[in-house]
Amino acid sequence: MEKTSQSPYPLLKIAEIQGRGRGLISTQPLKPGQVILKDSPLLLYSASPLIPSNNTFCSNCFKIILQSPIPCPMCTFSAFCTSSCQSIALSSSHTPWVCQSLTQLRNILSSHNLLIDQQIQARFLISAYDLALISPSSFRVLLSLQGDPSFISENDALLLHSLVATLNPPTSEFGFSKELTAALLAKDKVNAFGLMEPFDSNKERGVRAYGIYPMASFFNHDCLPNACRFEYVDSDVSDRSNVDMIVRVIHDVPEGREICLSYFPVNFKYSDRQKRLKEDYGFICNCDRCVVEANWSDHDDDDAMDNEGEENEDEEDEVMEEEVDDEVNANDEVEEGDQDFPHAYFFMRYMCNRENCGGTLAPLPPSDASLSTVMECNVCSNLSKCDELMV
Ligand SMILES: C[S@@+](CC[C@H](N)C(=O)[O-])C[C@H]1O[C@@H](n2cnc3c(N)ncnc32)[C@H](O)[C@@H]1O
Repeated sequence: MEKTSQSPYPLLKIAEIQGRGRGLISTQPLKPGQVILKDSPLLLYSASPLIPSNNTFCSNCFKIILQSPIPCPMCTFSAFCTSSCQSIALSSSHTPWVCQSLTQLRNILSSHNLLIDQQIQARFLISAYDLALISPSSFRVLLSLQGDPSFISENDALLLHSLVATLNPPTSEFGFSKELTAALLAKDKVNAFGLMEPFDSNKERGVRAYGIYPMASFFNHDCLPNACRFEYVDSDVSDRSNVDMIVRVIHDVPEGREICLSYFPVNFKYSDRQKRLKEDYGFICNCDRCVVEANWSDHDDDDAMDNEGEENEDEEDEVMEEEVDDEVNANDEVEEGDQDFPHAYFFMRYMCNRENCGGTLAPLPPSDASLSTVMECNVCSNLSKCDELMV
């Protein structure tokens, strides 16, 4: 590790890490459950297709609307949970240009066949070009994030650029060009986090919105992460902090260690993890777990992972979202120290054992000097005593 630069977050430092670009390392020893990051999004956009429109969620904070919705004064497609959210949105995320553009795109859709993923990418581009005008400093941060435009299909970039061109994007100091559009799509591809719907064991967990977070974008991936993220999108707060990302360490972390998240549930099997990381993030993972599992035959893989369901063939290209796949199960019979499965301890201790969950457990934050023995699942929010897990 070398070339460290200043970080505004005291527990984390951005560092250049060989073969992985920039990453985040701990500036001091960290305790299990300790909150290391609370990050607010640079931009947020809906994960719903343009048609049918979904206004069950506030178009500003993405909280579910429980009371009478406050309508957008300009369109019938967007609504807000409070008049305060409405007024914030009208000068930020739902400006007249954004509102008109989304309406115009819906009209265009009757003659253009846009895939759902492309509709969501169009939403992202509208939010990003809006950000360029309303907050040039945030837009600069967005541009500084990693993302290689050659990683984006040229046809997709051209199609989306020509669509946005028909919307008369606002003139900002950053201009409007197909190169900029491709660069933005590339940033979105590797940095956007899915804000997930609450867990329901009977259905697949959908993505409600995507967010790009300035500091969380520096977390590299590890298939056995030492931290995990929590989100509380429907929490009862009035300041939009419900969309903040909270990252806690799972166990003790010494000073100077890289902090990594898993970009998907840790129960994915080796081949699926490698495929996802190559296709969506452009790298081959050489973490300790992958080095061990690379030597397993497919048969070993299936045995240890006890797949209950078929592999999901039509996986969507959604970024860093918590998908549930039938892979390693916390109840699988794996023994600590097992030669074939040396990571068994992680799964026994840090994987949620609730059916269809696949979440990661981290202790509640320590209070004063004492550590918590209550583990919280980052998917189903279940709380469990960690002594019980160890039995
Ligand atoms: C969200 S960014 C993480 C921060 C990034 N390294 C940077 O320099 O800004 C995701 C990208 O980081 C790189 N990356 C993340 N985890 C990695 C790993 N375990 N090994 C190699 N590259 C990794 C990949 O290029 C990936 O597309």
